[in-house]
Order: sequence, then C-alpha cells, then structure tokens
Amino acid sequence: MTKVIKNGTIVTHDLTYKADVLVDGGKIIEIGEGLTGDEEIDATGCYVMPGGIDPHTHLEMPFMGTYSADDFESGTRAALAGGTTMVVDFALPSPGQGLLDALKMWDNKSTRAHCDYSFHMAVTWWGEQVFDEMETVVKERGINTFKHFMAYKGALMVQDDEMYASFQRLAELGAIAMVHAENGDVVADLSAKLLAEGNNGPEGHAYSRPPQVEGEATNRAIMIADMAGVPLYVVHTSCEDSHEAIRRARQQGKRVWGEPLIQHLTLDESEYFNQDWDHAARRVMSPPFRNKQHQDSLWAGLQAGSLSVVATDHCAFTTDQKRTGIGDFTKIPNGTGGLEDRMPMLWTHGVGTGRLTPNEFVAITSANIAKILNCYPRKGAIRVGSDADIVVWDPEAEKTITAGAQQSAIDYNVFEGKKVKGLPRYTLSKGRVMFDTGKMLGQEGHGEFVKRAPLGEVNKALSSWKQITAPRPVERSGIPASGV
Ligand SMILES: NC(=O)NCCC(=O)O
Ligand SMILES: [Zn+2]
Ligand SMILES: [Zn+2]
Repeated sequence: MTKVIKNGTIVTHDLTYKADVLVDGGKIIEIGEGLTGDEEIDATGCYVMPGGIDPHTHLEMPFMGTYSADDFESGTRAALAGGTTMVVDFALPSPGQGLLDALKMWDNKSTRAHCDYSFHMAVTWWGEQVFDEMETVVKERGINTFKHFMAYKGALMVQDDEMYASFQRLAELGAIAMVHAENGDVVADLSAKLLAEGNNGPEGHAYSRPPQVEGEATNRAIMIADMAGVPLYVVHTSCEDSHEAIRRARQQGKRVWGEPLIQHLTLDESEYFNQDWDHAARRVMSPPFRNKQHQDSLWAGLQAGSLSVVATDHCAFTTDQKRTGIGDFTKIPNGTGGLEDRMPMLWTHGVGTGRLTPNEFVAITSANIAKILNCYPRKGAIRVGSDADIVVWDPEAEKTITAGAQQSAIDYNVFEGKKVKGLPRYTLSKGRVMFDTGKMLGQEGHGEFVKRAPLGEVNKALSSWKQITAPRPVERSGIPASGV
C-alpha cells in the first residue's frame, strides 16, 4: 500500500520546494510532481518536513527516589502529537551496575514506543567493567554517545579523572562524549548553605545553580574533551556563560555542540518566584530557567550557528512527586516535560517572530542532530531512501496549550495557557499516520531501536588532526632518541 503526500511544500534544512512525496514500506520512494498512490494525504497550505528528533528524554527514569511519570508509551505518544518522530533516551546504570545490564532494562521499557528511538549510554561510575563494556555498547549495540553528569553529587556525578579516562576511551572507539555541565561540588555547597539560612522553597533550587556553575563546568568539559581528542555535546545549555564557552571553543576549531531546551528559550526565572509552591516546584529542573539576557543569548546562538539543536530533556513528574520536596528544595525531583510542545513552541517563538527561517527550524529540530548522531539521512531528511518519518506542518493552525488536552501522563503543563501558531496536521512514523488533525492514531510497539554506527565524519577528522598534531620526540644528531 503506497501513500502519497500531495500539494505540500517540502522544507528540509537546505531546500524549500513544491513536490509530492510517495511512501512505501516505511520509506520515501519518490519525490516529484503529479505523483499518485493507493492513499492520498492532503498537504495543501502545509510544509512537509522531516519529523522532529528529540535527542534528550528521560522516560520512566529512576531518579531522586522515584520514576519520571511518562514512560515510552505516553512519552512517544506526546512526541508524535507534537510532530516528533524519534526520541533518544538515556540508559542509566545505577552505581556499580554494568552498562549492558542497564541497557537490558531500557530495552524492556522501550518495547511500548509508538515511534522510533535510540539510546545514549550514561557513564555514572568508572571501572574496568565500564571500560570493557563500552566497546560492546558501541560496536554491537549501535550506541555512539555517552553522557557524563558533572552534577548530582553523591548520585550520578563523575569526577574529572573518571571523565578524562572515559573521554579517552570514547576517542579510541570513535564515539561522542556528552556532558550535563554543572559544577556539582559548588551546587552541593550552595544548597546546604541556602537550606541552613532558611531558603527551602523551590526558588532555592535556582539560587543554588547560578550560571557560573554551568559556565565553569562547560569550560572544564571542553578542555578535557580537547585533551582527550573526543567530540563533545553539551546538553541543556541554558545560559550565556555556557554558550560563550561553546562559541569560543567552536571558533578555535574544537568539535563542540550546544543543545538549548525549548523551556530555557521560552520560560524564565520569574516562574520560581510564583506565590504558588506547586507552580514553582513544577518548573524545578537543572539547570534552572534563566533571565531574559540568557534567553537572548540562546536565540542568537541558534541564529548564528554556535548552538546546534533544540531538545526538551523531557523528564516529567506529577505534582504529588514534586511535593516530596516541601520544606527542602533539594528533594524536589528535577525535571520538566515538553515533548508535545517543543516543535509548536519553537515554530511560534522562532519562525513566527522571524528569529528562525523554516529551514533553520528543520536544521535545529531534526537534521543537525541526525548528522551528529550519525543517522542522517535515514532520519532528518526528506529524500528517496530515507525513513518516512514526516510531519505535515500547518503554519496557520493554532491552539492554546493546556494539560487537559495533552498526551503526557502528568497533571500540569509548564507551558499552560501559551498560544501557539504552527502545528502538525499529520505525523507519520515510518509511513504510518500516527497523528491526524488532533487525533492520536498511535500504535504501541510500532517504534524500533535505531542503531548508530561509530566513527562519524567528525570523529574521523578529529582523530586525523590529533594524530598529525600529536607530541613527537625531536630527532637530535648524535643523541639516540631512547637516551641509550
Ligand atoms: N534536567 C533535569 O532537571 N532532569 C533530568 C535529568 C538531567 O538531565 O539532568
Ligand atoms: Zn542533565
Ligand atoms: Zn536530561
């Protein structure tokens, strides 16, 4: 059964043109004018774009004594309703647990996914077992990205020596290092001080994580990655201090990418000063929301290309879960939702305001990350041979975001009341219509794991450069190099 998407305008990261798209067996098989198929999808007035890829989610994640409330079922349903057709979640070993063992747990959870997905591997401790298993994770499991938490002291945080050892191993294996860049020692110290002074409300969370803790850690990770010779991806870049470090590194030719979140781009720190404890606590995440100057810096980075990807870090907790932290902000589970809202909010505040072009929108929601993760052009493209993960985007459709109408399992939405203009009319996952003008048609288990090979072009280029510029002994006449 073929399907043809007719009368739309194709928008990819580099091109905009009118053409029909013919789909069969989950793939795009033809692009051109006047195409016919067994079934027709009308895209009149719409853009036909690669489905969004959200490279940063935590579905059913064990964290801070509980589990994030959206699992792969509700999370990927939310993704599709918002035009996202692939999510990348973090497989998280508990301290002492092997990487392969943790991956088995993520394999089990993800069987319910409605759309395709992949995993990043988290390095939460260091030892011979982790070193050894990294090779299997990369070469057999098809995971080429490894995250390191520089925060969450006493839980997920790794030390600099561990990070350096891990980064060197990743360079060897042709993989990419990722960091949650916040100085966990300083955060722990500031948190204790704030609590002792009676600052125990959700605003204390923001006070405990000023932009400097993020800027310092970002700089440190960049330098460690440079010394190890590994490309670096900085997740949830929230402020100028971190962006500045990334921008400078990129100007120096270092292979570093920054990922702002839709929450940091559109919500600010005033949320934490709300009189309603629940309102403020529901927005507690790390890093916290920042002021307008930091937001402007992130938007400018997306426009200038110093920041590469917009994600959500979807890690949703119910109000009841958040209430664990009444009287002690350090116990409020960290995380917010956003999977269903990322694309409409970014279109509205990016393309709708002239900050972004539609092509730039595709680049930062889909194509750039597909290239970084080494799954382009299978994902992130409208091309013959690509997966038919497609969003038919209606730039005139409008709605007001409200928790009552969302797919996510939680009881609120941090974007509640925001008006958006620009919504998916249809979302297709591997050729199957999963979302049709407001109606969810998902199918549990339709999603499959996407393997991603190591040694992408950036890794190859960086390792050639590192080899050419590696320290070498100076040959001196009359003195043998060995010193004998
Ligand atoms: N970001 C956040 O607050 N929660 C999810 C875990 C993480 O990415 O740090
Ligand atoms: Zn993080
Ligand atoms: Zn995260």
